[in-house]
Amino acid sequence: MAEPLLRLADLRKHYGGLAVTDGVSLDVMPGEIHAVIGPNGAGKTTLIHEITGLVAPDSGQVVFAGRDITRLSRPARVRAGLARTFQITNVVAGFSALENVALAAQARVGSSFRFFRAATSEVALNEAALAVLAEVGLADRATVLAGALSHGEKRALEMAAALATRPRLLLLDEPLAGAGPEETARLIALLTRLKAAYTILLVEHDMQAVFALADRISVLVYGRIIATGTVAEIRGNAEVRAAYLGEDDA
Ligand SMILES: Nc1ncnc2c1ncn2[C@@H]1O[C@H](COP(=O)(O)OP(=O)(O)OP(=O)(O)O)[C@@H](O)[C@H]1O
Repeated sequence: MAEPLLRLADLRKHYGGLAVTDGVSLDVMPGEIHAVIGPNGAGKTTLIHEITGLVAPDSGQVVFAGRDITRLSRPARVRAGLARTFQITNVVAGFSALENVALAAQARVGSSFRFFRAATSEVALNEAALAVLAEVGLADRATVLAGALSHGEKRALEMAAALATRPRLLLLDEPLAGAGPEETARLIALLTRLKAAYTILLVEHDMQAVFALADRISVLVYGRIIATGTVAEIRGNAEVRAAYLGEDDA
C-alpha cells in the first residue's frame, strides 16, 4: 500500500480543560480528497491550524511526505508543499487577481513583500500566475481588482493563490461557505477538476458537496475521529448518523 502523503498521529491540543484535539490520527493518501466533517466546534479548524503550523499541538505528530513537520515554521511547511485556503475569504481587495496570485507565488520562494512590484514585472512570474488563474477558470478576470470579483470568484482566486505555491497537499477550509446555489455548483465543478491533479484535505459543512467529492470522510466529534470511511460507509454508519448526520443528509 502507498505511503500516506499526510499522517496525523495521536494529535492532542487542550485549551484549559477543553480537549479540542483529543488524540486525532488520520492518513491522507496521495491523490485522494479526504473530507473532515463534524458539528460546529468539533475542532476542525484547530486541526487545520495544527497541520499548517498556526497552532502547536501539545503532543502527537504531523508527518508530511515522510517527514516530521510538527515543529516546522509555517513558511517552511509551505515550501515543503502544504497550501491552504481560509474559512474567511482572504484576498487582497486592492490588488488585481493576477497580482494576488503572483504575491502567493512569491511567498513560496520566500521573497519579502517589498520586492513585490519588481517581481510582478517579471514575465515568467506573470505567465505562471496566468496559468494558475486559467486552472481555476479566472483567466479572463486577471486584471480585475480582487475586491470587484463575485464571492464565488474570490473563493476560486483563493484556490489559485494556494495553487501558486505548487502544493503537494491542498487544505481547503469550508471553500463553499457563503456561496449561493449557482456558485456552489461552479465551485464543486472546479474542485472536481482539481481533484485530478491534487491531494486535498477538505473541511466542509455542505454534505451534498462532501458526498459528491470525497473519496474518504473522517467524522470529528468533540475532538475525536469517530469514523473514517468511504461515502457509503459514512452514510451507513449508525454512530455517525446519531452524532452528526440528520436523516436528510444521509
Ligand atoms: N484559541 C482558543 N482558545 C480557546 N478555545 C478555543 C480556541 N480556538 C478554538 N477554541 C475552542 O475549541 C473548539 C473547537 O473550535 P474549532 O474552531 O476548531 O471548531 P470547528 O469544528 O472548526 O467549528 P466550526 O465548524 O464552527 O468552524 C471550540 O469549542 C472553540 O471555542
